[in-house]
Amino acid sequence: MYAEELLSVIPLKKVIGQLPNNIKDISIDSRSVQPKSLFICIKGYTVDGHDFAQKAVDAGATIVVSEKELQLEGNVAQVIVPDTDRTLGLLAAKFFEYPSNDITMIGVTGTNGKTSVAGIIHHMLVGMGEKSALSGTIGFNLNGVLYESANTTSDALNTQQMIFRAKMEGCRAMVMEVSSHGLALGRLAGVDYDIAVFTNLTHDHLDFHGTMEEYGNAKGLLFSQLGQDFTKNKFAVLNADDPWSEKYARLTSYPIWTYGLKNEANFRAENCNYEDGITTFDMITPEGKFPVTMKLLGEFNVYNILAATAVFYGKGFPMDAILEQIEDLNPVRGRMEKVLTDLPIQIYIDYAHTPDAIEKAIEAALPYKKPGKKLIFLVGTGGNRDKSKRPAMAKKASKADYVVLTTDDPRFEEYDSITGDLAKGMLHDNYACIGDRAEAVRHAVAVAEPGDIIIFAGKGHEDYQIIGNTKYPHSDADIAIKAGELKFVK
Ligand SMILES: CC(=O)N[C@H]1[C@@H](OP(=O)(O)OP(=O)(O)OC[C@H]2O[C@@H](n3ccc(=O)[nH]c3=O)[C@H](O)[C@@H]2O)O[C@H](CO)[C@@H](O)[C@@H]1O[C@H](C)C(=O)N[C@@H](C)C(=O)N[C@H](CCC(=O)O)C(=O)O
Ligand SMILES: Nc1ncnc2c1ncn2[C@@H]1O[C@H](COP(=O)(O)OP(=O)(O)OP(=O)(O)O)[C@@H](O)[C@H]1O
Repeated sequence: MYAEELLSVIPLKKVIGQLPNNIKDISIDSRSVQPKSLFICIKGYTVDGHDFAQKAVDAGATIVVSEKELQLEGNVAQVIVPDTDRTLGLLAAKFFEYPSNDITMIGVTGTNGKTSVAGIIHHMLVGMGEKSALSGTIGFNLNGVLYESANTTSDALNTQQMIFRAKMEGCRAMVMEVSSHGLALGRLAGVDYDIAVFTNLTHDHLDFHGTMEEYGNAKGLLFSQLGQDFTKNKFAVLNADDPWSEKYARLTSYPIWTYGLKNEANFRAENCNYEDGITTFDMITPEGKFPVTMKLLGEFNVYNILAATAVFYGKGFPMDAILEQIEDLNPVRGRMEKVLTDLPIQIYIDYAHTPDAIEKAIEAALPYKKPGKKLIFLVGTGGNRDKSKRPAMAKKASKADYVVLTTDDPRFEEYDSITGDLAKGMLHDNYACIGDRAEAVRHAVAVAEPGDIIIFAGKGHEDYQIIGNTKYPHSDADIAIKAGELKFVK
């Protein structure tokens, strides 16, 4: 792209030196700079991108965009702007030619259920023959190929690049998990959403947002980001049982579809029944009542399915096609996913790491508990992140008969500090604190008797543990199966 054309989107700038004619790439990371590219210096939490500008030039950057004049050696022009974060969004969207305008963009936000709802929508789209891309905690899924990503919602550059790749690969839609960090930090700048979905808002991430009010306001940005272009068929899907939905409805002028189990809503469920690994319920829709049978477990998944149904109905799909897809769905990876084993115990892998998700995961498993048998719940939490939620997590975990308190990614925090905070919330004494997660998993299996259920929460799809700065391989399922075979298989 012509450098002058690219830079035309930045209204306030000072150019030092001779601009090159063309720019072949944009980068925010000196370690992946290509020749003839534009490097933008982003001030991070740990380091400042301005300190890597010379490295970027050495790697071939011919324009550096920064917030101050830098002493750079080499064939490079500098563009000084007041705010590189804001500039990044403008440049990235321009460089990739506003790809979100050309495909249906579906954003899913909320404390819990983003991965589940986004995954469900994506799989239903694919099942209906629509090419769709998916981005979120599990990575970037482009036509079945999964690319890793560091964040649930990637930085503004990577976001535009993913949408561009989806468009170039012929996707008609892209489903994105939208985190509150992503919204608050402008990672979604320039994304033209068509459909915005809200799951729920409960305690999480207060280390970053400070208060629930701020956290809720950050999520609201998704709904205002729908914009005001009434020539487009846009809409929002809101959870009628969550009080934040009323506020979000006021943030957009587009039509609203609501769903829920308790309050009046366009899509509701009645007569929910959970038996033998199958969930059944009656779905009440604007077109009447339909019986639903699905393999997804728990009431929270009934909410997730109602949200997905509202998305498809709002897009104009007929109810029979929607229901056919729901019956075919498999559990989302690592979300109340049953581990298939010959062991005489039931093992579930789950990603619950908030008080509300823990409560929902335990409630989902209780209907499968046999009289006189135990529900064992292993729960961990991350080090150096929101500590205020820890006692509340253990309080909810107390609903299980036996609880193992451990870590998920301890990072730089001592095991005892994490499990000690969790233990403050326990409501009964049937629990153990074991910071080493592998040992904790083995302990959960050791206390299990035939017929018991164990839920390993907090790691879900992840196959690693971050200790210090290092990612170590870790799989709750593999460790549990090995321990179970030693204990139960003669
Ligand atoms: C606290 C936080 O949000 N950090 C994010 C931030 O990292 P950072 O500020 O530390 O960035 P940095 O590493 O200091 O780098 C600053 C700049 O220098 C550049 N750099 C750095 C090193 C170098 O050699 N050369 C170089 O050019 C970097 O590319 C970057 O442009 O920018 C990175 C790139 O965009 C993110 O990956 C990183 O997310 C970290 C991994 C993270 O854990 N974030 C969490 C808090 C988060 O965002 N979570 C949400 C919610 C998840 C949920 O719902 O549960 C999410 O969306 O993931
Ligand atoms: N609608 C829901 N309401 C409450 N809890 C839910 C809901 N859907 C899933 N959960 C629970 O929350 C856990 C995390 O679900 P999911 O990964 O879909 O949420 P998320 O919002 O993507 O979380 P994260 O951003 O941390 O990945 C699940 O393993 C399940 O226990």
